[in-house]
Amino acid sequence: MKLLKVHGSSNTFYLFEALYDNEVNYVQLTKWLCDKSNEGGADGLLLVLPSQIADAKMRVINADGSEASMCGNGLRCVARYICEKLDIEEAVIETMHANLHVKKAQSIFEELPTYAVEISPVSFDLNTLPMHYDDKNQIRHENLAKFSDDILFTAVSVPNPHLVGIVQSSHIMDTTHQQQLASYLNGKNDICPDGVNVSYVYPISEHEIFVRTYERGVGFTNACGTAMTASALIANVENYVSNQVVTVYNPGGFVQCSVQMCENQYELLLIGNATIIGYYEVESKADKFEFINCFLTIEPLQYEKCNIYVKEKLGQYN
Ligand SMILES: N[C@H](CCC[C@H](N)C(=O)O)C(=O)O
Repeated sequence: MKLLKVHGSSNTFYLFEALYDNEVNYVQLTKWLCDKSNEGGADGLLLVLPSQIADAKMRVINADGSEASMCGNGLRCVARYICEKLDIEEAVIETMHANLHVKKAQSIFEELPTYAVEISPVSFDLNTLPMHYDDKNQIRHENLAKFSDDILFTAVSVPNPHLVGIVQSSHIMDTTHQQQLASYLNGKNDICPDGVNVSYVYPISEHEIFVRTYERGVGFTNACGTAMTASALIANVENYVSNQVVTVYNPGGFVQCSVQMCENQYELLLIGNATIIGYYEVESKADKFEFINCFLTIEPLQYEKCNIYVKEKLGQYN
């Protein structure tokens, strides 16, 4: 089996192009690949499959083996893979709930390979997460006594589930509260039965925010593309930022998110790097796996300059 190791904003994945949905035991493969003691691990597996209705189909398996409906950082990496394979500059990728437009974009930092991907559909209805909190149909920028007394939360699906809190910088520097809340909502609980990605957002300026995410099925990651886009949408709707394009910093770098409202629909774009870390060959025998070859690229060195830029600009939050 030939796999790529890729990252979007340092959210790291293996990418495997398969012909069939059940070619390998993807849950076992993902758990093995994502084990931190195994070549540094990863945050999940991106499956690229044939599609009858688009240029390709993407499935997302989290590190714990759970499947998600969407992955923004991963979609940028799949976009690059398909565009370079088909020698095109834009494509359509089938995902669990939508066929999403992706395209090669102007570099976001120096010469980084950069792609723009559509994030859709968007819903604030709690039944789309799902989430149950008293008799609420929506949670829009409000204090939730069961969670905190000083954080304003919004629940949104894009379409994977996100709980986003606007916080003071103290909750960015100290992750204890976020860790406790996210661990509870991703364990056995009556509020988020399928779990939820929990992000804390610190507004920096009229056009910049900082986002740290505890991802469902993974834990804290360097970045979560759908979470950063959801956070930019909420910061825009609640007037923390005034620009249509928001720069979203995260522990793994930064992305740009475009938030537009057209015909009463949100149109969200996530723009950021799609970096290839290396090419791996894996041998599999009866659900046992072994790396038999590996070729690393120099692209991570190129990305490191972006990380240094962010740390110099916002080191105090990382
Ligand atoms: N953990 C997420 C899936 C991966 C999303 C994230 N890596 C992104 O870039 O959007 C979930 O279970 O909904």
